[in-house]
Amino acid sequence: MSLQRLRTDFSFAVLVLTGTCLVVAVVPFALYRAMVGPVAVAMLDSAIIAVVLGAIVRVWRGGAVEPAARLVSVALGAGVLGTVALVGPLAAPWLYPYVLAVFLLTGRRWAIALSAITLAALLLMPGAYESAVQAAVHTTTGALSAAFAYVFAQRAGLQHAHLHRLATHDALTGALNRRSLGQELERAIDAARSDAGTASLIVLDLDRFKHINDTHGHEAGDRVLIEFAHAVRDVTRRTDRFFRLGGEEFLLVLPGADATALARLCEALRDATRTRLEVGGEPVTVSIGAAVLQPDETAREWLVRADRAMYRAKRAGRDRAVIDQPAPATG
Ligand SMILES: Nc1nc2c(ncn2[C@@H]2O[C@H](COP(=O)(O)OP(=O)(O)OP(=O)(O)O)[C@@H](O)[C@H]2O)c(=O)[nH]1
Repeated sequence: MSLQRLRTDFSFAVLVLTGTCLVVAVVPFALYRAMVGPVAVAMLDSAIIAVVLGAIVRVWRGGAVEPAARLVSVALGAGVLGTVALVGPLAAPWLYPYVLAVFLLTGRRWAIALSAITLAALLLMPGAYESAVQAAVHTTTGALSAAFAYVFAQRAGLQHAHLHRLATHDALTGALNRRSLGQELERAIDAARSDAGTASLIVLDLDRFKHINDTHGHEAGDRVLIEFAHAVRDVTRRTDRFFRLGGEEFLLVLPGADATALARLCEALRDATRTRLEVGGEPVTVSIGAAVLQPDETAREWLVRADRAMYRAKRAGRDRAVIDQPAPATG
């Protein structure tokens, strides 16, 4: 489970790998100081190792990564300052891996703040540097390391967000792809059940889309898909989740929407499609199937009911919405 998380959860992997490197690097120094002294440095090193290992174990067991990473960053900063206070300028170069580690571990604001505090504290600490020139060199190179780490963290953050979007969204319409559908359905079901609320699902399938492609070309078909996605976004709420299931089939997960809201939204979607979308002078239409979540229903059963309702709308002549009415409970 956690090995799988190591592959898929970026910040979890960064905490575990960075923390492991730091522990491997600090252990020999802790042993050396335990044998040669000062013992206070050995104790400080041991405390740092304990905090890092404790944080890794905590997140490995399912804890949140962010607070653990912040705790590690603060502990490492205290470790750098404490070691310099006890050992003197010899320990000042720990500043550099520290600056890199905080940019890897925490958000950019935290990393800037922690780096600045550590640099300033070292500058003000009596005996941290042997001369003003040494202080100037370490402060400048430390600040430069932080600046480069910032640039790297910013680029990596943008690329990560870009890759995440590519993996979770449909490139043509910007709707979510199937990847997170199961998770969103479970989330909507959990929210509905824990707040004694409700949730609804809508399956939307554009009508005679093959005909649009065959008659007006694939590009016209693509344009219709893009405009349809715009129209759907305009009539839905920000909290509604919009998916492209494939081809010309879409799905909406509507947390909190009851039967009345669902009926109103189905009509708004049908109307927006018919009035806003056209190709070759002809209106584009959509067939809609919908279902309000029932007590004890699974995500799969809910989805199947909405899907079947959409096929009923197709069979009834298209350009209409069918809301599934579950059979009344017997007994
Ligand atoms: N332009 C375009 N067409 C696509 C895309 N994905 C799937 N299609 C086309 O969508 C069409 C779907 O056709 P069908 O499943 O027969 O459905 P339909 O013609 O809409 O018929 P009904 O659903 O019964 O009204 C096929 O021609 C696919 O090639 C896409 O990304 N862009």
